[in-house]
Amino acid sequence: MNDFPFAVVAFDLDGTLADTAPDLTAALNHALQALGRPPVPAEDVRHMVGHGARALLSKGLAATGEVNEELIERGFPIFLEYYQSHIADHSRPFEGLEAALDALAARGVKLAVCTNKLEGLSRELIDTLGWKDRFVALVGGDTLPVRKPDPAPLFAAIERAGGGRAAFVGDSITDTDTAKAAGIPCVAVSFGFSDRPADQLGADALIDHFDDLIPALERIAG
Ligand SMILES: O=C(O)COP(=O)(O)O
Ligand SMILES: [Mg+2]
Repeated sequence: MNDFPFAVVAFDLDGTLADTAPDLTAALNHALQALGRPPVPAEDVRHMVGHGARALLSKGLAATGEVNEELIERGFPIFLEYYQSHIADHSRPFEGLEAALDALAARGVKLAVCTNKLEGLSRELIDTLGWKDRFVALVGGDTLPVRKPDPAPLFAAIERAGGGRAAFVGDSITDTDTAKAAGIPCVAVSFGFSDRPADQLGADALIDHFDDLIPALERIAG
């Protein structure tokens, strides 16, 4: 029986469930190097994630010189091939995440992922981190014709997780915009990959650690 105010909790992936910045940085810098560009520091990459892999490459190119479609077309497969084979070399769950997911699952909550990462890469990352059985639904950046901040992927993730009252947990303005467009309450994490201070994301609650997730969800449920 579900004694929790939400039937479904959906999560963003990069910067919310896992700190994927080291592997994304390595893959981006591998592609940049192949295009004759200098590397970008990991700290900068943390502010470039959240709009999908092509956007990441485009931002990496912009940080190191000119950007055009031809460079993105050339670099994208190089990025993907490298990232796919190093998907979780250094990517790790954020502290307290797994305990929080266990606690939600124990209360009958269905867990979903709604990310702008390509669905195939997301699945691979989730499997490699040993989370296959934790999430009943996954909607990636290429699952539907539109992606976050369009609300459709979030609606789809919730629906595929069984539907009902839902909340979303994310780390970037893309996530809070998505939740607002969907009319779904949103928790932001302060330890993710935001391009602005987390208290400026406009979330219904802000957490600094996953130990605070369940109390935050209970609070925003009213
Ligand atoms: O930019 C990406 O690749 C995806 O990022 P997200 O999981 O934060 O949506
Ligand atoms: Mg994110």
